[in-house]
Amino acid sequence: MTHDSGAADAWRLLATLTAGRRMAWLAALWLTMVAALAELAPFWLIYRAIALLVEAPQALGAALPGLAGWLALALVLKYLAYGGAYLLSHHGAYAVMAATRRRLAGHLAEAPLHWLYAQGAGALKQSVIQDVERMEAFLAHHTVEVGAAVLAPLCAAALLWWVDWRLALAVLATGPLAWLGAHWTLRGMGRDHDRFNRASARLDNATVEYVRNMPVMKVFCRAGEGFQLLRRRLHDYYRLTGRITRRTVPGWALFTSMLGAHVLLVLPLGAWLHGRGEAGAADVAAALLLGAGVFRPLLKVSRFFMEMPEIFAGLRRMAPILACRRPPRLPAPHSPPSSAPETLRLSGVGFGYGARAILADVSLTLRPGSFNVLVGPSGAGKTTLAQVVAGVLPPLAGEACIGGRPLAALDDAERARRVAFVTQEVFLFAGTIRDNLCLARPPAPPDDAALHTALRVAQAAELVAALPEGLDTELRELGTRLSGGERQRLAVARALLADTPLLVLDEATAFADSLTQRDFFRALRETYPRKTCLVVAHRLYGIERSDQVLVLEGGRLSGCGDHARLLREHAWYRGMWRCEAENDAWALRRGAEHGGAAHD
Ligand SMILES: Nc1ncnc2c1ncn2[C@@H]1O[C@H](COP(=O)(O)OP(=O)(O)OP(=O)(O)O)[C@@H](O)[C@H]1O
Repeated sequence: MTHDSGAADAWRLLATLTAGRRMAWLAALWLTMVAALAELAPFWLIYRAIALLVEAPQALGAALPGLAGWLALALVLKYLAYGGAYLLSHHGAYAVMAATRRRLAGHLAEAPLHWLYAQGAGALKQSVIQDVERMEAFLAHHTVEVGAAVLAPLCAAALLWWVDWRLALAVLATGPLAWLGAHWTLRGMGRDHDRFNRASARLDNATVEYVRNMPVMKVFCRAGEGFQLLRRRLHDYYRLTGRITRRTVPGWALFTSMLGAHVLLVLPLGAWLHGRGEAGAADVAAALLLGAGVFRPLLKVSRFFMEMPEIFAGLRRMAPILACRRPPRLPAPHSPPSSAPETLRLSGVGFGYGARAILADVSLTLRPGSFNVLVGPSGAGKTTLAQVVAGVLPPLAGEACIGGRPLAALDDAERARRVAFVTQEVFLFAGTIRDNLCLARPPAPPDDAALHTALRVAQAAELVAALPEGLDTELRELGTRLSGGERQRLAVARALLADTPLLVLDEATAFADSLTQRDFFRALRETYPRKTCLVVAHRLYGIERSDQVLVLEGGRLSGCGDHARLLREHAWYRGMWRCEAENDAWALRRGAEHGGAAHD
């Protein structure tokens, strides 16, 4: 995308987002015009006073109270008009910001989960929080200030034109001259601006990485080395800001001093016209006074030109989110009740990230009420496959169906009624544990008995009982009050409460040692015998009784069957099993030697 088409796209998006509030800005601009006219009143009154002083000095005393009254009225009018304009622009800005955030949230709610994962939480937060915040500067301030910067010179020019068109031209000439001078000294700054943005993004990343990695670097006594990258980035950043400052300061100084340089043109011209009897002293004085203030608002709006690239960049970042639509659903002939037992079937499923294939030709069947475990080496694609089974990732080849219907044909509500999914990354919200658990079953919250059953199966009953207020204990944002394992257990309990026929757990037993994992599997099967389960597991202990074990290697299913069969026929599985059996035997021996249970 070129710079220009990017700016045009950003303007179009801004126009769409502000469409419902145009009247507010039009009214604000009208009030700005009134304020700009009121701002001219003192100059007009001074002009009248000088004219009286020159032409009829004896009448000036009688006229002064009237002139002062008009001056006071003009000041009040200017105050009211600017106040009204800013009020309208701020109201409009905050309404547009709120509506934009609602729109972004609505599109994010519709966006496919795999797209959300690909964006990353940081980028989405930047769009919804910072990029929307940046619009405030433009909508609330720049609209009025740019309006004033354009209208004030126009009104002043009209007044001066009426006084003497030659003096008016002399005053107005300084504006384009100042602009040309600044433009010439600041040429090529667009590239520096892009470099500055890149340098600040790199500095941000280096700072975040430095702060995040500090504990690790301290542990290895490498804090100094960890600072090297940040030091380099800081050096690049300051070198660039130094260069930009050296380039902008002369241009800026030239611009501001030329805006006030009208005296150099108006004074000789005024003296010459006065000498020829073509302009009065009051005319020359009015041109000198008006000229001093005519371009002052331009200084205010210079901020506008500096901030616009950032505001546009923010709008361009929002565009993909606002373009996000709920994926089209495939035709669904009928909608069986969610509690009906349904077979999940994958046929020839393939998936990849970019050009890299992760899953190839995966076919499997999860029978209703069966307990299935997915194992395999790290990086084999287990999480990816679990996401396909949960309907979170649409397969790029083949088909994933539940009850004969493609998972892709289900809308979010239908999918959520059929599948509960616990990811490796657990999300708990600020609120009580009860709130977090009940989230799984709107609108009728489960009773305490159901809550306690789910907590018992998820091995979280003791954990909740030990908390000061049990189920009503408040969690901080993201459940930070709890350890990773504790959060995982609560997430499993929440998924159990969802009462879906299919449950997919991705490494949800990472919290558990081998014996706890076995207890968890047993409790899960006994308490929820009708649930179809797919559990991604790293440890094999406790999976002997599962109906089906699936072994994934390099994105392909290399084994499928019960434990005994895989032990006979699958080399990787047999090796893993032996290795774990030895480890567990060793751990049990150590536990016995220390006179206590090795596992709690
Ligand atoms: N969002 C993503 N973008 C690009 N590549 C990805 C993404 N997610 C996973 N991968 C890659 O896909 C491959 C399979 O990842 P996946 O997490 O499915 O494996 P896994 O078997 O669950 O691994 P582990 O047991 O270590 O958790 C990995 O090589 C990983 O780097």
